[in-house]
Amino acid sequence: MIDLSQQQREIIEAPLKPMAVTACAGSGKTSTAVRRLAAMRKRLDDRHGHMALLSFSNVAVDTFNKDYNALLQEEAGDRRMRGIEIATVDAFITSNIIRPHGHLAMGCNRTPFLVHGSEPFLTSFTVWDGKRRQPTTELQINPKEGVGLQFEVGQAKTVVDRKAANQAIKKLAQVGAYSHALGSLWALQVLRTQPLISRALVRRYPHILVDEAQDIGMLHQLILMALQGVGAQISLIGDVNQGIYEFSGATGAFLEGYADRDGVEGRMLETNFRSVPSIVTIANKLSGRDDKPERTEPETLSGAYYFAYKKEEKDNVLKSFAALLGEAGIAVSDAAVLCRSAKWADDWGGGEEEQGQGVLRKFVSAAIQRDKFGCFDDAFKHCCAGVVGLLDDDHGDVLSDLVRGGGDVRSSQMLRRKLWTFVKDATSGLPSASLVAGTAWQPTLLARMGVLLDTLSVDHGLEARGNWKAKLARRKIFNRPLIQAADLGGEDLPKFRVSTVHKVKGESIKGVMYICNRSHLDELLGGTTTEVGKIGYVALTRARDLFVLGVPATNMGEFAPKLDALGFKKAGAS
Ligand SMILES: Nc1ncnc2c1ncn2[C@@H]1O[C@H](COP(=O)(O)OP(=O)(O)OP(=O)(O)O)[C@@H](O)[C@H]1O
Repeated sequence: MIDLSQQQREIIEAPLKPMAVTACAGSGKTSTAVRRLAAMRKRLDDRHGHMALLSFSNVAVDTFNKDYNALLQEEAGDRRMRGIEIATVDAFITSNIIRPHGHLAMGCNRTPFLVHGSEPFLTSFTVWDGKRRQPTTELQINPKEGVGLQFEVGQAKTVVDRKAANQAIKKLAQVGAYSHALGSLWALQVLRTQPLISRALVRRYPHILVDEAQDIGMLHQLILMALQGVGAQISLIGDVNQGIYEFSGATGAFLEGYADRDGVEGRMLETNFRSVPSIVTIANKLSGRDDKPERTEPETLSGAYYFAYKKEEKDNVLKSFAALLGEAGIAVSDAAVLCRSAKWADDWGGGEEEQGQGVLRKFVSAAIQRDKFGCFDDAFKHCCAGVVGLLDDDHGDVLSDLVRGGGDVRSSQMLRRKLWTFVKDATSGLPSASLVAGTAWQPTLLARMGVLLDTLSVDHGLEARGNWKAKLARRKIFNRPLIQAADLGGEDLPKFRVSTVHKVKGESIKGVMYICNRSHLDELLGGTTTEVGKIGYVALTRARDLFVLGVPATNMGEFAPKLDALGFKKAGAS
């Protein structure tokens, strides 16, 4: 049981009214939010009202659930503790608004379903962007002040004619399908046009607490404000310096300005319980904050270091990091190598040249996720997308049901079990990624897929499309294994967890190495004013004991003095 700080206690025990909590990294937002949730639930006299605690990732939701259950154990016997809901913002919107009520706005006569973009039936759902047709599912919505909703598509964010976008969106909605971005739009539409439903929702969830509130994008903000408009009390907790989803429209502005709204109380969490003082000092300089470290510097090596690296000598870099971890008494399994982009993370994790195309690529990804990273969840998702890509167009909603476990519960559970068995079993299901792709992996997949598709047809009425074999043809498949032997272990290299910074958000990690290029470093040193600067800040503040910055050898002369001035130490210097 933790000893709560004064600031944490005051937030937890504050009266039932909207609150904006601005917190620093490692300030115990999780413990505070969970305890606030429990305290609010106890105070709520409406027996039918639920408290909702929402966040943005499944990892955060799992952590909240675990902590809340632990709290329940401590306070056993209190029945009122049960009326709570912990979910991702998207899951909350999906289960409470889109699935039960979305049809009213979408004009379909079925329960709406989420599409991921790879479903074959989507080929006839496109939108004209002025030059070419683009998949409707690629439309992004950018609410602009004074303009209203702006529809954009592609990496270049090409603005799509509003009438064309609306027509395409409606056509997709009429079959009951929505993409991730469009789901929020439909939810907002339901709230704006169905006052009875909005009011019923607020009766059920009179108080909503949103964690990681810096990640609230404009559409989510509009949804929360629509609920507030009919009486919901919305509280936010987050850290604007960790707003690393600006590219998707989450600027942190909502959290930043929330305390200034009428009736909202502003609070702060300013103690960092995670990192050693030397790391907190640098984090303060980067963010312009004055947070207090709670920990003391340990006896062993700790703090923030930098060293030069050459991209061609990755193995040496990893060995040097392992040596520093050794001095700090940190196991390799308690450390991580972090990169700015997925491409870099793949490279540093021993990336493979991609094999396979289209549907076949989904199975390649599934095999790599399972055999290289041990990520069965991701393997399952890729495999489901692959199998659905081989089915007839009529089965467009199967993927959504499979991934989120909805639909006709019994048959969907049996189907999920069958696909899980296929994914898990390399001897009779998804072939091992260590097989030579061209001569062994692809032919084996083809044969086993035939058996699986027969079973899906007989047991679940799911028919394969006529040309499914062509979809698994040997396109971009080479005569080498999908993963290299080194990935299967056996080489004398430390086996690090390699990840993007985005994927470790919210975590505490004993030892972190952040590999930068020149511009990442430049922005990191520029502080938390840019998105890449914030990404650097998140990388730094994940570290509990040791943070190592990888500086390209060619840029060392330029950056060493700046890093020294910030409080970094040169690794290896006495
Ligand atoms: N009052 C406390 N006393 C001691 N440790 C605490 C206290 N509150 C939280 N902690 C610990 O601090 C660490 C960081 O907490 P947590 O992960 O909730 O931080 P956070 O605010 O979510 O950080 P971030 O936003 O950087 O992810 C955890 O190990 C947690 O157990």
